[in-house]
Amino acid sequence: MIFTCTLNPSIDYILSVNDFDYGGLNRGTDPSYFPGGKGINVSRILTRLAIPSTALGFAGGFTGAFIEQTLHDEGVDTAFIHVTDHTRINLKLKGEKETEINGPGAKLTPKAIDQFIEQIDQLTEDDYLVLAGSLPHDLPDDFYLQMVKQLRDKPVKLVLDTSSEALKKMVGEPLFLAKPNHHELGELFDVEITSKQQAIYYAKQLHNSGITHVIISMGGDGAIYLHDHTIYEARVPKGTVINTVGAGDSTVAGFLAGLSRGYEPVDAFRLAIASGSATAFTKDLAEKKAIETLFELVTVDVTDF
Ligand SMILES: Nc1ncnc2c1ncn2[C@@H]1O[C@H](COP(=O)(O)OP(=O)(O)OP(=O)(O)O)[C@@H](O)[C@H]1O
Ligand SMILES: O=P(O)(O)OC[C@@]1(O)O[C@H](CO)[C@@H](O)[C@@H]1O
Repeated sequence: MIFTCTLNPSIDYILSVNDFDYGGLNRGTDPSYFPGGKGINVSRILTRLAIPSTALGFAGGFTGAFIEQTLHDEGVDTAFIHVTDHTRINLKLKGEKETEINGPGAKLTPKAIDQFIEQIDQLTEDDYLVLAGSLPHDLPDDFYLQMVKQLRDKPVKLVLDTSSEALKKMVGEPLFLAKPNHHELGELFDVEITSKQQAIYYAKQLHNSGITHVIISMGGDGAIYLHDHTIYEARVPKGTVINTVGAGDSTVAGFLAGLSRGYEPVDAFRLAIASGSATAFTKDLAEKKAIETLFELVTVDVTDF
């Protein structure tokens, strides 16, 4: 079973604003509300691709209730720990540029944190656990690392999609998959990455540190994937970018869905790219049909190293 963990979920409130005036009264149009947070996005895409998963994390207040209800309506299984504080609302402004304002997240009680730790303890070696997104303030900076250590004795397949800071703490741990974008990869090694060749160089170092599958996304410039002495380089399909929020999460979901379908790594990677791009080309996360259509268009170059 795939478990996604969103410790800090959100309602993503998407609003179009023309000529945004900082400090002035702006009137938005075309509002939408989606259950958000990185792990939740992974679960939503998995569900659309008919791969079961359970979304874990903390949810509370009227916002948490909205997230849970919407996910259930979409057929996403959840097992959130309930808290009394409200889950955050993240504002995503669409104008000439995308501006995001992400809230700090709900307060957690020690009891809720203990309940979550007990829940994670039930996972077995047959499970995947996707650790994605920021941490609420009540959790220590190294909470993901603590979870990884907690799970060391049972080889749960750990997938990490967080900031470069969180990833840095995790280098050397036996992770199944990490998907930083090229900026995050650069931050990890304190360099600016401007080419695929450079991305491959640093991705190899990440792979050698014990991460079985390393995907580096580079927005519209393609993506690279390293696994088992093979480098896969993908071109992304062309299209009109509408909303990149959740594109990276969709990439992770597409890859896991490909593996769950029994695809070879190259095709799991193609499904990852198709899922990321299909989300970039639509307002909400991608639908299955769009993903399957793009899947046919993604081409990958394969070389050994
Ligand atoms: N301009 C684009 N054209 C086509 N596909 C794109 C574009 N931008 C992003 N994508 C798709 O989305 C995937 C993830 O994009 P990106 O590298 O921006 O990840 P990220 O920074 O983790 O994303 P997020 O915005 O979710 O944080 C890419 O691999 C690609 O498939
Ligand atoms: O504040 P975090 O946890 O880093 O990111 C949260 C978030 O921006 O990530 C998702 C897109 O990847 C959105 O659904 C959500 O609003």
